Amino acid sequence: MGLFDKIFGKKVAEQLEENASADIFKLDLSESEEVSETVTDPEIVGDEVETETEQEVETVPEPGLEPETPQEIEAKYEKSLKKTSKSFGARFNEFLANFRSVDEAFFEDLEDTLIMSDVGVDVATQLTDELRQEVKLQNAKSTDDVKRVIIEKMVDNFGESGLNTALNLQDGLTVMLFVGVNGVGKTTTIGKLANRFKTEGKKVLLAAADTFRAGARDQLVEWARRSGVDVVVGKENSDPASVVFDAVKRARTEQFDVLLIDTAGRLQNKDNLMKELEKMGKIIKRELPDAPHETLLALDATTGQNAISQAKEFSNVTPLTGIVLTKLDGSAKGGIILTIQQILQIPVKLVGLGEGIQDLENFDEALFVKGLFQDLI
Ligand SMILES: Nc1nc2c(ncn2[C@@H]2O[C@H](COP(=O)(O)OP(=O)(O)OP(=O)(O)O)[C@@H](O)[C@H]2O)c(=O)[nH]1
Repeated sequence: MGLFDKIFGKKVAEQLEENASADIFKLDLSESEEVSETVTDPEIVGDEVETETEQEVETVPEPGLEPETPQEIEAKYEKSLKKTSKSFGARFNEFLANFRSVDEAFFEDLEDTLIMSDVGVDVATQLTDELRQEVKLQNAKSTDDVKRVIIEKMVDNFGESGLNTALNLQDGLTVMLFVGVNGVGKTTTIGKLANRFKTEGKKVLLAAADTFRAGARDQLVEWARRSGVDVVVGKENSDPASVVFDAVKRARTEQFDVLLIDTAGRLQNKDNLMKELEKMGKIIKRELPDAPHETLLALDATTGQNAISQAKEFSNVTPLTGIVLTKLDGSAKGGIILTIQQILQIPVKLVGLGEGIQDLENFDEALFVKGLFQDLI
């Protein structure tokens, strides 16, 4: 049984209609007051630039967030994918409405529609070729039949990716490095993840290895405060690698469970970025040979195909273990997940579904697909 049948079964239309009316999207809890203690304990790293000890940030008690129920998570996916599904659905329905027969012109237009739907040229071509066969094989004649075959094929291709979307968490210290261009949502993702791990009872340390923008550092310190976790920061323009060194050392000696490292994403200077990430990687490995356990690239879902080029560029600079697709809630281009996994063979591991502290979810293939096609089936 393919992913399509597993997810949609036979009577999916009614079910989706019911779900669409449910509106239990969680309130943004970002204004909640939470405990946080910000500590830095930097040290001098060989001949590297010295970091500076930051002052303590005032702390406020955390009210504690209830874990979400599976129904709440599903509703969040559905709501976040509404825009994508609407534009996807509208384009497809319009395309199908214009056709009387399934001939070569139909497939050519289908390919164009897929390209316009942010599926990407390569995937669109491959999919159209496969669909030519499939439509024949299934003897699909009516618009509804063809529609079902198209969706079925897209979903099943996606389901066959075989990529592991789970975070690689260790029994001991897990080190995660976050990369991505400015503004895609790295810091926000780290803040949300810190809160998740803290809620699970883990000891969490953050590292502000973006030392080029004071704003970026302050933002991370604020997220640490909100989640009640510790953060290591460096002096402005200091060597990011020295912050990483301090953070890894501290995480090991004080037995933290998770270390989340925020980096600067200046892709315009690829050589520098590569050198910087290499240096960070070396420093991490010196202390922990099997780390980083995750190198996650944050991509902004609203940028569509641009996100794909960023993923290609970054994977040339450093090996990536996964992708965080942010701002899915504000995007009509969430369909790029299909392309990312198919073309780049990098699993999407986390999705950002809003700006609130709880608006980060593990990537769930079935919930994504259900949300994506909700306006089509
Ligand atoms: N709607 C929505 N907004 C998000 C999401 N993730 C991040 N944002 C917003 O995106 C903006 C940029 O996020 P940052 O976390 O500062 O991005 P960054 O990659 O760390 O940027 P730099 O610090 O400049 O490198 C902020 O306004 C966030 O609130 C999401 O999943 N949904």
